[in-house]
Amino acid sequence: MTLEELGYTAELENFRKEKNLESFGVGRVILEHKERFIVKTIIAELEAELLGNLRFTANCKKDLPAVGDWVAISEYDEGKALIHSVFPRHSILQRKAVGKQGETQIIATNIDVGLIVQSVNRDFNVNRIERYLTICNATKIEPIIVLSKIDLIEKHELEQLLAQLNKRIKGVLIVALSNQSKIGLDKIKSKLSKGKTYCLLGSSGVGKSTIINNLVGKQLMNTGEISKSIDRGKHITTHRELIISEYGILIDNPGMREVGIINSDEGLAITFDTVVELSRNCKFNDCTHTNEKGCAILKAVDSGEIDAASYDNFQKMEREKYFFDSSIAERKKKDKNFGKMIKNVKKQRKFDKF
Ligand SMILES: Nc1nc2c(ncn2[C@@H]2O[C@H](COP(=O)(O)OP(=O)(O)OP(=O)(O)O)[C@@H](O)[C@H]2O)c(=O)[nH]1
Ligand SMILES: [Zn+2]
Repeated sequence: MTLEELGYTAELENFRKEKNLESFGVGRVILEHKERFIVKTIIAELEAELLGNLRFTANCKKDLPAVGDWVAISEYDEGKALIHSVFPRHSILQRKAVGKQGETQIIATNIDVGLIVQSVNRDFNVNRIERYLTICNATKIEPIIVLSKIDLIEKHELEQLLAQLNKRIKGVLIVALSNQSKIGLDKIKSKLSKGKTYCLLGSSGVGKSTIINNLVGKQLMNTGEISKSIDRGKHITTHRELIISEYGILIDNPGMREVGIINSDEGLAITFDTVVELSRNCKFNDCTHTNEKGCAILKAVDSGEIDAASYDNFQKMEREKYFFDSSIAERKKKDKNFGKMIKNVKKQRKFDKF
């Protein structure tokens, strides 16, 4: 395997030279668990830890390595390494951390394409697809929508779902496939290429791990099938993992229940380009687009130029973004006050010494 097959690029190599990191090894984080990492190099998979300094200078979790990151490492023992620095990321896929106000969670980094997987039987939900599109568009990740398990519905039902999708989402490739009959797998294969990084996104049980197994051609990932011999119930993916295949680098993800929107102005602007464009053209500067006569948005909803459900979804995500931004501001204020308090305490201590 070459570094390029692992996703290495000329930009990364330039960075390495610029920062005089040539004496270090270079590898990619393929697994992360509680600040312990597996880093893949062209010859080995190493268990890696952060260099103390790196943890110390990190301002937040975002500065620490995540799955998909390129890192400079030094090996100190058989199979063991220290991570010295994280290379700049060309994309960061992130969402709102579940249950935490104003905090983000990195899903993975250095992704080229996001495969948004939904199964057509129970999981199909255009609002949720728009959410995934928004987090991809926020960081210039090209999205592809994958509708799985099409063997479970009739052809005309699939056509209905596709019509629903096409009404709301323009300009995004949609691939319908079945892991069972293998219909559509060739199409997805034709869209993937070696050296590019793909992240599979979607709810639990939609078939992400099965798609990877089918692409790799072997049972690499455990899937949701109940194992008869051990009968331990269903397997679900519990961690992110990066797999290298002839169809590129594939990142499997645990199923996500929530895809909270963070400060992703650009993500919303790209996903809902017509809405955003129209609101710019609305003749009222302070329009709430709710009941104003002559409002461009309301007119477009009326005429069907923009889909009413899509517009509702956009507004919901806008509100989320707003709350996220304001909770960040709140935290910053708190942190500042906390900083002041610490300073005062230190001052006081100094004072007490004399
Ligand atoms: N009928 C049908 N079943 C499928 C298809 N793809 C996957 N399945 C089944 O759906 C179940 C879940 O598949 P997984 O691949 O484990 O789903 P996942 O998205 O990886 O789920 P998590 O790991 O929990 O996130 C398994 O029993 C698969 O065999 C398909 O195209 N058709
Ligand atoms: Zn308006």
